[in-house]
Amino acid sequence: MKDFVYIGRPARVLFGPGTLRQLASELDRLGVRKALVLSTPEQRASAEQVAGMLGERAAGVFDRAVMHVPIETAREARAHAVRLGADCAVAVGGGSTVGLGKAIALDSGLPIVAVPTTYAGSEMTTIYGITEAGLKKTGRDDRVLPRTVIYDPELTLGLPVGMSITSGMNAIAHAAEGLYSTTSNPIIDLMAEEGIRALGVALPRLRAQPRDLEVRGNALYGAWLCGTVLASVEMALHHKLCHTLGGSFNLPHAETHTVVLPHALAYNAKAAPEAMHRIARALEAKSAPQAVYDLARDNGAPVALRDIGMRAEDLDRACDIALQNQYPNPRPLERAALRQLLQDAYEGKRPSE
Ligand SMILES: NC(=O)C1=CN([C@@H]2O[C@H](COP(=O)(O)OP(=O)(O)OC[C@H]3O[C@@H](n4cnc5c(N)ncnc54)[C@H](O)[C@@H]3O)[C@@H](O)[C@H]2O)C=CC1
Ligand SMILES: O=C(O)/C=C\C(=O)CC(=O)O
Repeated sequence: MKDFVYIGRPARVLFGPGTLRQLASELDRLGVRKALVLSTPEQRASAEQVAGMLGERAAGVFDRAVMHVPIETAREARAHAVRLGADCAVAVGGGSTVGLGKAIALDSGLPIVAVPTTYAGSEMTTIYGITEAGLKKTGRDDRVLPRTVIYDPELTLGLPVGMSITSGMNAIAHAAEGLYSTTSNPIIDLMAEEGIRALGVALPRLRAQPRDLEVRGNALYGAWLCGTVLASVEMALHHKLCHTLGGSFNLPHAETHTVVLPHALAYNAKAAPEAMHRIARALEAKSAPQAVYDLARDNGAPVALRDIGMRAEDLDRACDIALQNQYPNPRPLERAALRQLLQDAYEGKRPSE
């Protein structure tokens, strides 16, 4: 076994249907009095329900979370929290809402309680992203890690099936890249394989029975594990490519992860055989790239970049941007191979092995 560093992060997790009802006592544990509840405009009703549960301990609802956290929104939310005398924030939603909470925590130190409603995994990480003047800056900072995470599958029952599948694929991407990370370790590898297995079983079931609480719980469990992998080890080619495609070409986050993952795995397959073996084993398949492609396609998710807003004439530029910074990846970044990866993802080809 190689030498390794393992870092355990101290979030408190409540898991199970109905756990949201313990929110007020969780605020007591944190020693806070008033919470600003955060959401997207689409999830305002859920945020109001949470504020209703808190009664006088709710300072108010801020419902302007949007993808990629514009700095103006973060400043507005911070100012709102100060005006209302909030001493903590409760983020009810997916990666965008948790991301807004993190932006508030980054310079105010306000404790965040996360109530995730997608499978993106941001609630488990110290990674934040803020967009200023059209540029998204990401970083890692312990201050943004939510203090408490409440995984209540009841809140995910309304996540549309299409979004559930792509969000689940986003989670699988964290675990898959974690398995070949240069900073991987045996403990996180266990979580990664189990996270992929749990989602590989849950996603087809969830498509058939989106309102089945047990299936939703299994998907959240997988997402939790995959988010922990993202938090714990460095990501590689797949995440960098998705960052480029999302940031520079405005492609949707979870769908982009869904389309690119089989091709990023195919690119790395020969250089990371043990990771491929574990991904394939978790999905009860022979080939990791083919198994993630099939999981997406068979569950109605997009498999081609051209179907999610990418233009053929932008592929060269995407390749150039992706090559600008070299970063650790099992297989070195080679222009011709990377350009082919993008072409295959654009066309939605099933990996050949
Ligand atoms: N910092 C980190 O560690 C991570 C950050 N992210 C960031 O998170 C963002 C993407 O987050 P996602 O969760 O994919 O999407 P999202 O948070 O943008 O949500 C997508 C849409 O689904 C709606 N929605 C969410 N949960 C719902 C539910 N249960 N029922 C009905 N509607 C629901 C939202 O209101 C929104 O309209 C990106 O900006 C990405 O960069 C993603 C993963 C990790
Ligand atoms: O790309 C991901 O799924 C993981 C991290 C982020 O999205 C960070 C961010 O850009 O907000």
